[in-house]
Amino acid sequence: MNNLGESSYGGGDVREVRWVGGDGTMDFFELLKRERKVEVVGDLDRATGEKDVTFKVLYCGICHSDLHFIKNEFESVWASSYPLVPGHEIVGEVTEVGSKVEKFQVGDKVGVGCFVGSCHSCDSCANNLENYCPKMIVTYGSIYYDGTTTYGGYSDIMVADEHFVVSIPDNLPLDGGAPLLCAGITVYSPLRYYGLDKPGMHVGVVGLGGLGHVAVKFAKAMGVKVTVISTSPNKKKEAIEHLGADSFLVSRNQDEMQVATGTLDGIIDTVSASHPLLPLIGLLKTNGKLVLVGAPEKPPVLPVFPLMMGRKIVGGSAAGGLKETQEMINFAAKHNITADIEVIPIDYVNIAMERLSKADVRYRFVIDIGNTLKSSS
Ligand SMILES: NC(=O)c1ccc[n+]([C@@H]2O[C@H](COP(=O)([O-])OP(=O)(O)OC[C@H]3O[C@@H](n4cnc5c(N)ncnc54)[C@H](O)[C@@H]3O)[C@@H](O)[C@H]2O)c1
Ligand SMILES: [Zn+2]
Ligand SMILES: [Zn+2]
Repeated sequence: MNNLGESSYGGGDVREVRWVGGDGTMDFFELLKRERKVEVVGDLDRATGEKDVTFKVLYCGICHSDLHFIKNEFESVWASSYPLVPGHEIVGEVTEVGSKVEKFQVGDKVGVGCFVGSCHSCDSCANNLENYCPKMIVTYGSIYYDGTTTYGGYSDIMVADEHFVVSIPDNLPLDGGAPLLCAGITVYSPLRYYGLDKPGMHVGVVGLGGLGHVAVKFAKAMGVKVTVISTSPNKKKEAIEHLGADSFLVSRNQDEMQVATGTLDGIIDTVSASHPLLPLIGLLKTNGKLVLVGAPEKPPVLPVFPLMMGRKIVGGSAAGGLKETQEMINFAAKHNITADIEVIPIDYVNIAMERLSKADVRYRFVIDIGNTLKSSS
């Protein structure tokens, strides 16, 4: 028995955890109320191929996208398939390498992020942007080259092609480092690509959750002045004193927003739910850039005139390629950047999901897989 009220794991041949009963039509919370458990299933991993790295998963972050996928909230663009084993902020230690693996050896600390395959021949792949490959294979819920379904990091073992594995530097803590594999690269990449990384620039970060709080840390390490824009005034003290933001705007406070009109070179918007873009566009200077990385279910209203009158742009960004992900990890290690985390055992995961849906986490849940999911191997 565990604190979910039903037996879910704790011995025997534990190799994977998956959500029970997901049929793509049921509401996740209905599911939780009825079943309130995760189920332990058998071995879902493939054998180590010649270019594969197999590693024991030690930590896995819980990204809000996991929650979107569990609830099938991206159905219109990207339907979830069940059973679903979430998790794409995965770190661990290599236990086996294939005969043609060049970059890794047994014992290395490694990480896997949002995707595990791509075509290697399109323009995006040729430019180290595997994340934009039309044939990109995401870490879970995708069909792998061999026709099997991919499963994510809420699992004790991962097998991945070495091309999609990054090396974790010795001085980067594995628990706080895990969320960088998705949250970190998702904010680092647009700061670089949209040129919002120049010392002295002024950048806004909207939504102080998992992505938002690491965006503040990366931007500050790049020498950028940072304003956090949030609906929660109670996050102000922490944003400034703990995360190092320079200023804080409460988005519902019209006076504060008015005073800040036209002050920002760019904004990284990490909000997970629908929200108006007009007030954010108003904060931008001429030529300012509003970059959307949050993934609300419903598309936003795009006000055209405020964009034209100031040559402003609204752009998007999703994760990052492998080369840049390694660069981001090395940058984080150099600047001592990790996520602020709440480490949880695997059997707390359903409660963590409920809390995440209410933004009740500072700032990322990380599952201690290594110590709380018993392996059969
Ligand atoms: N573009 C990508 O590649 C990528 C990668 C990872 C996550 N995401 C998406 O980014 C979003 C954020 O992910 P996260 O893991 O940081 O989530 P999170 O839950 O940790 O943070 C979301 C933040 O948005 C705030 N928020 C929620 N609803 C709001 C509203 N209506 N108005 C203002 N603020 C609101 C919350 O208070 C919270 O601070 C999710 O939609 C996730 O799916 C995108
Ligand atoms: Zn993610
Ligand atoms: Zn490709």
